[in-house]
Amino acid sequence: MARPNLKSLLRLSQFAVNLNLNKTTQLTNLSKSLITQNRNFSTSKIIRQDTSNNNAPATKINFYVEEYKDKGYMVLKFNKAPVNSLNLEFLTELNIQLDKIEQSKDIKGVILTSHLPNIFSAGLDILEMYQIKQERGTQFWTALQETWIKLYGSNKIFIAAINGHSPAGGCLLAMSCDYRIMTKGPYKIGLNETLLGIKAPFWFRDTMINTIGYRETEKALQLGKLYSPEEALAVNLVDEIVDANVLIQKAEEQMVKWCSIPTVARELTKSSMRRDTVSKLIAQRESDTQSFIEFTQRDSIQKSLKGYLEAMKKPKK
Ligand SMILES: CCCCC/C=C\C/C=C\CCC/C=C/C(=O)SCCNC(=O)CCNC(=O)[C@H](O)C(C)(C)COP(=O)(O)OP(=O)(O)OC[C@H]1O[C@@H](n2cnc3c(N)ncnc32)[C@H](O)[C@@H]1OP(=O)(O)O
Repeated sequence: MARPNLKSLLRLSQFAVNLNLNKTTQLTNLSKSLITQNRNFSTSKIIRQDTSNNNAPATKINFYVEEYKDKGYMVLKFNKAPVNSLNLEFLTELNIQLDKIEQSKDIKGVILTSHLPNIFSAGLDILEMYQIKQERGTQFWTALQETWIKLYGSNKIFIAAINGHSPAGGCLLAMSCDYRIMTKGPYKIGLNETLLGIKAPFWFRDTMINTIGYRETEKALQLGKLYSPEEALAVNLVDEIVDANVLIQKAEEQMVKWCSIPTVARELTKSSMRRDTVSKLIAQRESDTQSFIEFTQRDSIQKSLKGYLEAMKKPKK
């Protein structure tokens, strides 16, 4: 597709609310989630019903999991082609993974990365906001809140190995980790919501404040800034930038270091740093969801989404 998103976001954010898409995109319900796990390698499978062909449900592997129980950590790789966009099915499955991780006695930490080249995550799936029924929207937003609460509030060590673009919700996932290493290259990371004509939710904002500080967040959010790896390093949005071929190796080196810290002391310290931020969303989950539903159901937002989707679908030149 033409890439309006990063290159022409400013133009897009203002653009036409008058486009007429004839196509109606409907998301199907999650039917079932199957998780298979072996000792050292596992995949998480999701079966999805496709209304266009109900006789042939597609099987997708949304995550690859490599467990190194002897070393006390695992690598969780997103694998939802083409861009690891966060939809209800993906988030539901991720939440199951996060629950398993939290309950595991063998796993102290997780390296979060993507199996897909050049992309960590494109953030929220735009289709989850376009022409959705209230019930689906509520499930989607609740699942997203759940993911963030589990990830940002986890006792475990999370290291993000960011191997490509990471805008908006992708940046939120990365910021929710304890340490971030990003691949050098033509990639962008940041909360670019204002360029889409929307305000980042308060818990996105608070996570960024906790990561890069108030003043930088104030600028970043208003400008919808998408940082290059070098710029991200300069403001501590990421902690290291490395060549792609050593990304996982560097993440593993960090993981070994973090795993060597006395666990209870580290966990208590992490919790003391993050508890208040997490509690704030927990106290406001319902109203936050209501705001999302109310906002996405506005005609003006639906028209913008329609235009955004159409622009994303334009053929590559
Ligand atoms: C516009 C108004 C928005 C209004 C929203 C309304 C309400 C929301 C209320 C609250 C939510 C607030 C918080 C929001 C957080 C978010 O995360 S919003 C999502 C923001 N993310 C983006 O805008 C990213 C868009 N994508 C890109 O910039 C690029 O795709 C890329 C990540 C840089 C990767 O580029 P490239 O490798 O060149 O891949 P393509 O651009 O060709 O894309 C491949 C296919 O993937 C589809 N796609 C890309 N991103 C998304 C996405 N976020 N959701 C769904 N689908 C996506 C793209 O259409 C391509 O599909 P086709 O192959 O053409 O079918």
